[in-house]
Amino acid sequence: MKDILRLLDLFRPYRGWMLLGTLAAILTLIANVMLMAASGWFLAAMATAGAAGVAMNYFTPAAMIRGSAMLRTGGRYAERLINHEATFRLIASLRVWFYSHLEPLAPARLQQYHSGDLLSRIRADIDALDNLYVRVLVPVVVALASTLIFVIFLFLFAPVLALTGLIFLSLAGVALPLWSQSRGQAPGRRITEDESELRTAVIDGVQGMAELTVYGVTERQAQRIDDLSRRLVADQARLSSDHGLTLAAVGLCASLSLWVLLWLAIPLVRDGQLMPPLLAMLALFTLASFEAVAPLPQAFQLLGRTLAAARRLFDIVDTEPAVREPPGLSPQIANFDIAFDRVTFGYPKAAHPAVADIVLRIPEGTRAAVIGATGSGKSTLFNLLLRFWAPDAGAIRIGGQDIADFHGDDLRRHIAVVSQHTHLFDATIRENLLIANPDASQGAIEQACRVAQIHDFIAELPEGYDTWVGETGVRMSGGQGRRIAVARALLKDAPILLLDEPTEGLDAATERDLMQALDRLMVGRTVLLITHRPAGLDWVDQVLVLDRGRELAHGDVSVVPQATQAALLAVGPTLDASI
Ligand SMILES: Nc1ncnc2c1ncn2[C@@H]1O[C@H](COP(=O)(O)OP(=O)(O)OP(=O)(O)O)[C@@H](O)[C@H]1O
Repeated sequence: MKDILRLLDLFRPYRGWMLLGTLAAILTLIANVMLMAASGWFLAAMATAGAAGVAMNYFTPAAMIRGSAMLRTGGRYAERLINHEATFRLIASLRVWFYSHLEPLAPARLQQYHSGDLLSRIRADIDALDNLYVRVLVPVVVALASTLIFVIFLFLFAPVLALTGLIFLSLAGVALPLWSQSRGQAPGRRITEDESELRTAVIDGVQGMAELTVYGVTERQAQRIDDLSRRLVADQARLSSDHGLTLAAVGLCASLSLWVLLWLAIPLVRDGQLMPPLLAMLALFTLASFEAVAPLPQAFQLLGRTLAAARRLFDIVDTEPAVREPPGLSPQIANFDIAFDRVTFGYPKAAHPAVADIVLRIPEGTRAAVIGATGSGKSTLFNLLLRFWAPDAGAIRIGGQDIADFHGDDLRRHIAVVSQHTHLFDATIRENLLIANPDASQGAIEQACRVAQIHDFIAELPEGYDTWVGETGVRMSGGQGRRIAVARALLKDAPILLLDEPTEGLDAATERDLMQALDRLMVGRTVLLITHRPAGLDWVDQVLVLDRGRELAHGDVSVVPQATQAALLAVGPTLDASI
């Protein structure tokens, strides 16, 4: 119930649309029932008048029938139009609402979710929420309002007929939906979860196809996908057969209601308490009135699925961001000195802190390197400096200001990153470069690419800067991707530069070329480099050596051999062999 109320709260801005859509639906339904009832009465009255040889005014009932038919058609059109419009607006705003909660969680809190799962939430789960509006809310209100009107209408002829109508309408509109809801709850929840798992498995399988093929386990992955699909289809089949059953049951209720009404009303006609044409009218009225409750069993069957989807969205929306934005404006930065003051940080649920008691001061315009074995905490320092995570103790300052006082975006505007894992978007080279500076001119882009030594390569491509790089940049080599990252950093023109193993995995010649490009990029900036290789550190002003998150040595580049020697003695094989 709490989840439903929360959802209703999200629907609040669209209550005008919803009211309009519901009114249109009620009007359409009443027009349809009126059409049936008036036709029944008209035919029977004409027949009776004809048999008795008396004249009858057929203009009024004929006009009523025509009016009802027109109202029904117009009402149906308006109802579809309004409810679709409301649904699309609602879904669009739900996506924005979800995305606005998702964004502050990136990247720290989102690492526990697979991208396929997130995609499922943002697409399928949000789509499922419209069920609550179109398939539950509107039909329930329409059913309640019209049942009330129908029962009052029957009551005007005979209370016993009203009671019969109420009993059968309640059977179809309350008992069947409750049964359908209890049957649909478990499969509905499973369908939501399995759809997400299936999407995740398919994405994983496609992305890891090369590995699966190399290790000869494609069959195993295919089997997993097949099992999930079968489970999904079995649950969908169960829901469909239940839906068919409830449709038949609603039909049965309508027929039984008709028979009981005839059984009760025929004596009233015989006793002269009811005019004969009214019997035909009431019979058709009864049959038509079940249209009000017919959608309810399916509506309640879908409720389990809708609520499962809502809970998956609320799970994310309720997650606390790893870093809270400060309330006021970000401070002005006087200079770009960087200082780590006794910084300690541990990832959630980790047994040991990833970095402990780190002290590092990098004056503006100078270069520092953090060196250490795999897992020694180097990237963690970047994550803290970029404010993806916040330190548990100590502070990081830029120009003397604690970065905790900055809004993440304001802080990151001053920082460019060149990392070993440059993410290239499935777009053109130009678009990939423009993310660093959307206003950059073609001249500026080319200049940046020249410095990054990638312009000649791009210029030789048939489509030049309009070449599509493919998903995650598959059409670019590692070295080319790294140079694009350098060009991006140049275009961003930020005063602080973070280099994360920029030459890792490149051959000697490419490494040398890239180092030249980086050398030009670093001029005048405050630079922090992380690496696990002591080679090529001659151009930094200071080196911090980390071992398992703690400072092992700190000073100019000459501390490195001593420190690595000590580290080797202390931790042996945990240190990278190249140190
Ligand atoms: N997002 C995370 N969640 C939990 N633990 C993490 C996370 N990122 C890193 N760790 C852990 O924190 C420690 C430090 O990791 P970090 O990535 O900072 O090391 P690193 O020195 O950059 O390693 P590498 O050279 O391999 O990139 C490791 O033990 C790692 O397992």
